[in-house]
Amino acid sequence: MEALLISVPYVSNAFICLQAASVNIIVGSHVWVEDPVLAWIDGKVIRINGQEVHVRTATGKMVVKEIPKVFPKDTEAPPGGVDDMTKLSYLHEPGVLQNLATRYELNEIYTYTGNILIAINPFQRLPHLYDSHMMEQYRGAALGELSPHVFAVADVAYRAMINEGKSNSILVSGESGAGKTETTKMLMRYLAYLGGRSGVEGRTVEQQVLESNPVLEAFGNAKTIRNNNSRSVIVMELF
Ligand SMILES: Nc1ncnc2c1ncn2[C@@H]1O[C@H](COP(=O)(O)OP(=O)(O)OP(=O)(O)O)[C@@H](O)[C@H]1O
Repeated sequence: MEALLISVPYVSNAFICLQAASVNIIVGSHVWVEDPVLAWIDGKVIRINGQEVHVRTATGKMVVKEIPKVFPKDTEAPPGGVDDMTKLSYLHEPGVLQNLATRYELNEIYTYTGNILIAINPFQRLPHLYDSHMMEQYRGAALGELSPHVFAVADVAYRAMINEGKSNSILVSGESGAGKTETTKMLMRYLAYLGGRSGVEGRTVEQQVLESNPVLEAFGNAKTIRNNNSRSVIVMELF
């Protein structure tokens, strides 16, 4: 699962703090433990011996972990996950990953954590997510009013720039192949759409901005082992 973070630093400050396992773990607790194959696996506490916790995992295996390595599982989490991870009862690594994986299964590739957007690369075209109807919907909508989306982040950044009269930035960050370049194209498309439709030579501003992208990629991108069209860090400046 490859993920990227998209944030608008100048709208407000958001700090994410991954919660440590401070909740009491007792016999019968539903928990997450690390797994060499699946990364994390859920299970139930069968016995506690001092610092040692004996857990029966969902695959029926018995494992023994130290208390700090055992994380509580929210058994009342909605089956389809939550669209903003600040709503999670436990904001720890297995909780966050489980939520993202659940949403990804439902083709929900975007999830908020406060005003930061997390995108999971779908590795398939999802045209319904980016069509002109979607752009119309997100125009002027407050962050969180509609489903998490890259257009919502662009809209907030654009509105903050217009209303406060200050330049703004959108930071797109993630490992190689996570989808930064594709996301930036969507951001450019949406910002060009917001910026107006008057164009020269019969072409809209949106078309002209998007047509400039292959030229920028020709200078800024390179083929790597992970990605045929690789670009390093991307910061979009709006001014
Ligand atoms: N939102 C998306 N919808 C469909 N496919 C996507 C999306 N995001 C990424 N992809 C797929 O993943 C591939 C890699 O994405 P992209 O080039 O944007 O990654 P990157 O983070 O910019 O990588 P690098 O850091 O190497 O430049 C794309 O060529 C595309 O096939």
